[in-house]
Amino acid sequence: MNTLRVTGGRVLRPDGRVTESDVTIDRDAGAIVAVGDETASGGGTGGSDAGAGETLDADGGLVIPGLVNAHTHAAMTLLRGYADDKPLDPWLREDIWPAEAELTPDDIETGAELGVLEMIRSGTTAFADMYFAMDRVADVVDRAGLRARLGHGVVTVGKDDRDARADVEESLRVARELDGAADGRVRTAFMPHSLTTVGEEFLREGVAAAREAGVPVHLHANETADEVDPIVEERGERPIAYAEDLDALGPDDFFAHGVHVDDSEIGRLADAGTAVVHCPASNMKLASGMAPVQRLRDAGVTVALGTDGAASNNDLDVFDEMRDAAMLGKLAADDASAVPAEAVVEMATAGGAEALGLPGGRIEPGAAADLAVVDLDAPHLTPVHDPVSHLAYAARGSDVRHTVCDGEVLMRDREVLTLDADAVQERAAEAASDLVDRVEE
Ligand SMILES: N[C@@H](CCSC[C@H]1O[C@@H](n2cnc3c(=O)[nH]cnc32)[C@H](O)[C@@H]1O)C(=O)O
Ligand SMILES: [Zn+2]
Repeated sequence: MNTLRVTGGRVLRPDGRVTESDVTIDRDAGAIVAVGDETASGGGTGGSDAGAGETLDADGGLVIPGLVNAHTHAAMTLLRGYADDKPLDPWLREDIWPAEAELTPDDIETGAELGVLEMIRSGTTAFADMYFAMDRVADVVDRAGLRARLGHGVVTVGKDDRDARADVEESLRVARELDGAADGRVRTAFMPHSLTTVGEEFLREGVAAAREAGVPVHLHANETADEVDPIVEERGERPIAYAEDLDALGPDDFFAHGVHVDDSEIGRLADAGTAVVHCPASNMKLASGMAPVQRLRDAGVTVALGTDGAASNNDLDVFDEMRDAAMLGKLAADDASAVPAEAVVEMATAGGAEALGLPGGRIEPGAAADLAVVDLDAPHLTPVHDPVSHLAYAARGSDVRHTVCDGEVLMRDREVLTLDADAVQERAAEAASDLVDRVEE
């Protein structure tokens, strides 16, 4: 067996326990075969081929499932810090969409590379991406070695019928053609931007085609009050009821935000098994509101975490998202015991994998070998009363020492092996500066 052993660390187990165990990975299968003495068959042969294959030193570290960034727009790293301090609608219309109109496929590849570099550096091994030029994004995922659920974002408002239809078709093409790319590490979804930026007939047709193709639906839902009100006024029903009416509320579907959801909508999400991707930093920065995360979880809704794009965050660090989710969840519930540390860690790992329908999220025999090793030897992580508390409240992306996805080492000792970090940063800075010049012309 072509093995990779992660040795000397403490391991965060699916039940929340932390044990001192080595993790043995079958690199060819991309799977964890043993955690300590525990193997998939329950036998005690985990240590049998010690010495063979490659080793990752996790001494003084905590081995965690690779983090899942369940909603982002990776190439928006090029717009990081370009337009801040505005609410969603004017931010999109006045700043972001005009800049995005100038983006070339090369820019998107460059921006996605920067985003993926940042994610690997901070221990993220899987993400969901809604953007355009998605063939380029799939190439980046292929080269960089992580996993993703990708989709072309559809907007039909302000477009004539032909352009609107072409946008829907492109999203369906991406969903059909890219599914299974990068040796199966790329999966896809049909991704209408939201229930207000895509017209009803396009939503109906697109969702029906997505069902036929067997791909899930991902969209922004109930993000701001300004987005909910027009739906209620026009249709006399709330957005999640509208989504259900569109057949867009299935067990494999996942919606970003879910900030302004009432009890009836929470019940519908729970009954349907549709996941919500909570994006606390984006919701705070755009003053969109506070998602009822504890109530969603209490109702049995799968909740994952997302950074959203780098223009509304302004980074792609899921550690920040865990901390923000715990903090904001307490404020929203007016209860310091709401959304505790173990809940946000679950949301960033197993919850994310479940929402995206991707392997990973658990360190146990038989699971996908997607993991990160967090270095606990730092002043801001001393002492270690509770490693789970540190993950939620004190650790940062820069504390990640190694990142592994599908059995392959993507970062060793803080050096990303699959991308040339300096070249990626240089190209991105140049592409961003050229982009702004074109927008200002
Ligand atoms: N094909 C579409 C592109 C849609 S991609 C997805 C879009 O979501 C935008 N976006 C980023 N963050 C948010 C958010 O928080 N809410 C809503 N939209 C966002 C992003 O800028 C991008 O335009 C077109 O022709 O414009
Ligand atoms: Zn978004």
